[in-house]
Amino acid sequence: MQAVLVGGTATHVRRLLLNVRPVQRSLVQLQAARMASDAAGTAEESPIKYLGQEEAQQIDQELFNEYAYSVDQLMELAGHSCAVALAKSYPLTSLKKDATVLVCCGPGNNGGDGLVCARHLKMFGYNPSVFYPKRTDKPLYKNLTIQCEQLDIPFLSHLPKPQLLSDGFSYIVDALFGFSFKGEVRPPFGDVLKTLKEVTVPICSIDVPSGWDVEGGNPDGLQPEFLISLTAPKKCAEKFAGRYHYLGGRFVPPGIIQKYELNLPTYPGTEPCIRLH
Ligand SMILES: NC(=O)C1=CN([C@@H]2O[C@H](COP(=O)(O)OP(=O)(O)OC[C@H]3O[C@@H](n4cnc5c(N)ncnc54)[C@H](O)[C@@H]3O)[C@@H](O)[C@H]2O)[C@H](O)CC1
Ligand SMILES: [K+]
Repeated sequence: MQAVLVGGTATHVRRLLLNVRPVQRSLVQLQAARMASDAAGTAEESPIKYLGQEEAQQIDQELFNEYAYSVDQLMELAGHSCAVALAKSYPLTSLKKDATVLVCCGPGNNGGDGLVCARHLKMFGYNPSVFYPKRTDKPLYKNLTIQCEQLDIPFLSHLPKPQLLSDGFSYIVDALFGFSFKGEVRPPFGDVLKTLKEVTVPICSIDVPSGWDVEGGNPDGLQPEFLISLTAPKKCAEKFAGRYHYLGGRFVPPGIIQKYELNLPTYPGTEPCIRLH
């Protein structure tokens, strides 16, 4: 198919389209349009889509219900991409010798991404600790917790004061809330966010800076230095002014990319993440 398109004429492309399934057909059309604009010297990348809260949740459900992924699978890929993007932004050689990192995990799937991320950071040679104040009984979370414990990742019983956190950790991963966060922050997370706002080491947020409205952001909230958007950025990411913005979660099938017009960038080679800015 590639060979026909590369050397092909409009007739070749039309002929090819008659023999492919609808999703493939639109991919071929997309590629043909790109080739035409490249040839005319007018290649223009459509901007990546920033998702509203409902749309993000809808895509999530579609991945589970129609594309038959399990949450464990996507969480593993998501959390791994977070650890890789963090390692690119804060290489081991740039950190203090013991490379200590604190991963703060919330009660939902964003927290699960944090547990997976902590495990991969440990595998990459970092020295993560986890703060996980509100745990759920679901087997997935219990297993993720055991996996971390078996790697000798310490779980903190309380969150130290901002000064101690700043002295003790190279950076802090914020895996408290993702795209399902709504309304005013409820206990005990108000105090957690207040403490994190006062630390002087970088805050690195997974998917959504915690405490931010998923669409509107929060000018008075956390101001992370690093953000990794999963699947596609959420609308609040337009307000992100930090240093590193990555996209991760390289698991979105073409049918979803097209249906929701996500205009995702092409991930390089086999990378699980790509830097957006
Ligand atoms: N498709 C993907 O990209 C995938 C993303 N993943 C990650 O999953 C989160 C979304 O997970 P979800 O469980 O739906 O929600 P959250 O983790 O954001 O939070 C739910 C959790 O938080 C509580 N909560 C909500 N609002 C508040 C509040 N105001 N105060 C206190 N607590 C609140 C709520 O009760 C729940 O307990 C996404 O962002 C990604 O990080 C998946 O890992 C893989 C697929
Ligand atoms: K978060």
